[in-house]
Amino acid sequence: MFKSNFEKLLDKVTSNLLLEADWPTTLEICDTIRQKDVQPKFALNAIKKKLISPNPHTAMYSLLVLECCVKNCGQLVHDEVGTKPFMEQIRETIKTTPHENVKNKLLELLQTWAFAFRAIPKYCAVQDTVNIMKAEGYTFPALKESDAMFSSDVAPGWEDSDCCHRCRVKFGMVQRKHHCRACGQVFCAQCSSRSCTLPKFGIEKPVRVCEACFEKSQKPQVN
Ligand SMILES: O=P(O)(O)O[C@@H]1[C@H](O)[C@H](OP(=O)(O)O)[C@@H](O)[C@H](O)[C@H]1O
Repeated sequence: MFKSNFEKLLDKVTSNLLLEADWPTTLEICDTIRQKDVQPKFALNAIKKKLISPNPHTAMYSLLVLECCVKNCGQLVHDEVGTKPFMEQIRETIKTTPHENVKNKLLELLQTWAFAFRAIPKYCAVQDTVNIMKAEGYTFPALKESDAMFSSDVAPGWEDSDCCHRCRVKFGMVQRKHHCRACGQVFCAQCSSRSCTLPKFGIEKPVRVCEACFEKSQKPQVN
């Protein structure tokens, strides 16, 4: 049966033969999501399947992958994790998992995410879930605010317009739209003919960028 690169990596980092977490491969999984090699929804469903594994190691390692994805993949993953359906599945897993350490880690993650998303109304399902579970008598571990700092450096969403963001030519049947992966703006072919990698967004393959973002990518990074 064909397995995507993502699935092979996920099998590898959740193997019950591992003696400790395989962080390099876990970060590689985050990169496949950030590079959009795999759809976030598909990735999270695959992780959730591992989470309900009867094997305690597989379940726990999948939880570390989930934690890493939320920390490193930004809105791509937050838009899935912060939904009511995802939260209901987390709640169900906390209630049903036979693994005590998985249950405790899930409670810790829920609380961390609720704190990290406290100012983002669209992810209110997370805080709601914490409130419901507290009302049901679950006790949450002490919050470590440092855990709630996420590096959400992901490529920006794509803008739309009826003309090129740079030369203002109107789009139509001949003049097609193209998007710069660095700024997310929409351009004609001539103004977005360049490509480059975008390491700051975890994109290691050359992707389409506009002239301005290409020029910026050629300048030495002043850190
Ligand atoms: O091929 P089209 O039917 O014009 O569709 C466009 C291409 O898919 C572009 O991909 P690209 O940026 O990789 O070129 C995308 O940026 C545009 O939003 C789409 O409208």
